[in-house]
Amino acid sequence: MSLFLKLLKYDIEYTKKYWKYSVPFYISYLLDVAVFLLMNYLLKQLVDSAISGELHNVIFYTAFFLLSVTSRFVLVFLGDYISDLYKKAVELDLALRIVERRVEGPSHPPGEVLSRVTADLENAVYAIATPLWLFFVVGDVAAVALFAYWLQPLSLPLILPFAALYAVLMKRVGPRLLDARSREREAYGGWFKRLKEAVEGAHSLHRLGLRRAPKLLTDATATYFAKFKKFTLYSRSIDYLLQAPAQVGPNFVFAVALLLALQGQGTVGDAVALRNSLNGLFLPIGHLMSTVGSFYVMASSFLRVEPLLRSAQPRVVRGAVAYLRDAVFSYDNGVVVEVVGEVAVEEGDFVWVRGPSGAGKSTLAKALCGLVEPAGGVAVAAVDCVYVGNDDYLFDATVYENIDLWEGRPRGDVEWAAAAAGVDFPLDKRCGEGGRELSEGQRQRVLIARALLRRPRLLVLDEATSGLDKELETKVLQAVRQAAKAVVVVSHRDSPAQYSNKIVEVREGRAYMVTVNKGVGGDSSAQR
Ligand SMILES: Nc1ncnc2c1ncn2[C@@H]1O[C@H](COP(=O)(O)OP(=O)(O)OP(=O)(O)O)[C@@H](O)[C@H]1O
Repeated sequence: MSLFLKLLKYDIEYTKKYWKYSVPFYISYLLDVAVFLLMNYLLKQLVDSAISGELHNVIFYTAFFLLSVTSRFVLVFLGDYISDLYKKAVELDLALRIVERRVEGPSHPPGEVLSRVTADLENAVYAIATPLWLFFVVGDVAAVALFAYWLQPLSLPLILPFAALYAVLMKRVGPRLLDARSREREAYGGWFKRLKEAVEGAHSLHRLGLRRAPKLLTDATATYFAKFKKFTLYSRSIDYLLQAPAQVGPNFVFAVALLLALQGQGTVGDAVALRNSLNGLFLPIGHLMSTVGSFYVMASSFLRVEPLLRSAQPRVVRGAVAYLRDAVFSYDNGVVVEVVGEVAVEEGDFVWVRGPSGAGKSTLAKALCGLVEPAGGVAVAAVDCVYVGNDDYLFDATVYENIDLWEGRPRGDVEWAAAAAGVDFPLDKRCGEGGRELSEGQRQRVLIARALLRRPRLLVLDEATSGLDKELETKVLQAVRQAAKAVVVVSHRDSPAQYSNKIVEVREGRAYMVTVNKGVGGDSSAQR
């Protein structure tokens, strides 16, 4: 789909959704065009009456001219105010849509999403609002052209070369500007990623006695600023180049029309009104293209935001139980782990995933919930699976809210989940941003309560009890075993051993399942 059609699709969608703002805006725009033409007609009459010394007419036209100027002022104010509301409503709606798409399937990293939201969203809204507006601009330009023709038929052939030059320049430089802007935004994205890392890592730097922004960030800042300087010089030059025909054209026609008036073709009033209205011919297009960004700059932002608006397509197969058969998992840096044979989790199972650090345990556990897709082999994720990891987020809200997540579940259920997860601190305690006002063990219990409340068929706990003491961990694991139909625990400790009927060994790039014979020497022993 061409860029214009894509923009038009969103424009129509939002024009309908926020019709309370869009319709009054378009009405005020049309009224403004009509009053603008009327104003120029009154100006012509005013100047001609003044030259002929008709005092009564001068007073009459002056009064109406001032009235039309005032009405335009009010109309423009209203139009701008309403369009600001419309654009902000669209911008906020787009932001919510982006968050919803990420909740559906977090396919884009948070840093990338945030950088696009902060840097591009406003521009993208301008781009989206452009197609329908262009139709009005074309109508506006046609009405002004007809009016100019009526005032002085020669004005049209005179202004045409300027309008053509303007259009050609626009067409030639526009796509280049789009490219330049894309490169500049890419550099901004790189810088923002470093900034985000520096902010997130600030506490670690502080702990190490490092009290300055890391070189990683200062270097990225210098690189980005250099690119920005180049881009701004380029886009500003183009901007001024484009302004030239819009500045020179109407004044050239004014001079010619004055000369013609002196020779008896038309009047001085015609010449003055012509200059004023021809400014109005370039103004709407100029306005659209000449803000620092220009249309192509806005469009490049739209192109960066648009992928974030698309729904993630879940390709993971889901089943009553979870299993991985000869599945291979990899990231950009290559294959991480390969499942040998089958790893299956059935109802009633308590599975312990163990192995050295970095072996691929989390990857495997996420795959059982359909959070990671295999590069090969078969992966069937469980329906109603909840994965709890140490990177799960707690909102700056109460413990209760962090468990319920504003779903309005029965209070009794929330209290049950909290008790089962060993939450022995007040439910109205605040967690702080990211849970920073809780200890690690408290954070983990809130996360487990949050999962239990959803009564998952399969509950995966990935090092989610590492901050609990042995006694509390045993209690929580026991509760979890009773609450979920199947449980997978990834742990370096051997606490899950007493409950496990299956163990998944992950080491040296391979994962395989072993069943457990209970009760041998009071402990469990594994058989391949
Ligand atoms: N999102 C990711 N992008 C790229 N590589 C990743 C990603 N997640 C994990 N890896 C890599 O995959 C490998 C396995 O990571 P994984 O977290 O699955 O291991 P793990 O056994 O759970 O480790 P640990 O016990 O230390 O938590 C590591 O080398 C890690 O660097």
